[in-house]
Amino acid sequence: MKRNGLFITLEGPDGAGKTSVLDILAHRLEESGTDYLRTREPGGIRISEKIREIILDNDHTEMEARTEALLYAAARRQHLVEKIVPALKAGKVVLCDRFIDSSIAYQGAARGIGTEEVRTINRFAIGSTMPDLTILLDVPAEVGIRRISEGRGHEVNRLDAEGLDFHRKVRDEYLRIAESEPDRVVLIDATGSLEGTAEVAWDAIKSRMK
Ligand SMILES: Nc1ncnc2c1ncn2[C@@H]1O[C@H](COP(=O)(O)OP(=O)(O)OP(=O)(O)O)[C@@H](O)[C@H]1O
Ligand SMILES: Cc1cn([C@H]2C[C@H](O)[C@@H](COP(=O)(O)O)O2)c(=O)[nH]c1=O
Repeated sequence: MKRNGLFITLEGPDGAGKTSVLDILAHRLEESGTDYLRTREPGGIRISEKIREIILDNDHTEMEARTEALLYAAARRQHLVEKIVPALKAGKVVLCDRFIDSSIAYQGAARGIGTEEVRTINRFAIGSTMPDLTILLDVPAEVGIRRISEGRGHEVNRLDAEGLDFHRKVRDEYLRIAESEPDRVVLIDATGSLEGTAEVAWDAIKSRMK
């Protein structure tokens, strides 16, 4: 796919601060007059938001791991073709809250399906459209869980509600991804202040926009 835009994803364990940092980054892009699109996974468009509801519903305790992985990949496919690719072709900066690395970390590693299996179904879903830059906000699982439980108004979904061991596996896999793809993934310690974390993320984006 020929594209002129910049595809940026934010990743990290639950409660790392992705949504909060994205609020600040979107504001910075706005101020700088950059044509950008902010979106999220699973979701971002009508069909994928419906799939999100199915996946994250706390009542769906019987959902099997591969079913979950396939639903995330299906939501990703529709979101990509309907929203992300057109925006990139139009030359926009796309800021996406989560993408393929979430599936590798959550379904591949933490659910135990296997990272290569999950990569394979996601290659089918996204073809060659990988992010140009991935900002990985790193916090220990305990910190993320505490932030979510203390954060007023934060929905606790079926995945958030998994145990500490699950969230530790998610974080460990993210760190492995960062180590294996240093050109794409910028690893940021997100245990400090929100403003400080967002500043480092903004510097990484500015350097790619030049
Ligand atoms: N650097 C920070 N220090 C302290 N609290 C923070 C920080 N960043 C975010 N928070 C708080 O932690 C909670 C979770 O933040 P946020 O929703 O941005 O995380 P997230 O990574 O998007 O989570 P999820 O993946 O579960 O949606 C919120 O209450 C937010 O105010
Ligand atoms: C894209 C994607 C997401 N997840 C998980 C990660 C979170 O626990 C939820 C999404 O909730 P958020 O508040 O929007 O972060 O889904 C996953 O397991 N696999 C994925 O591919």
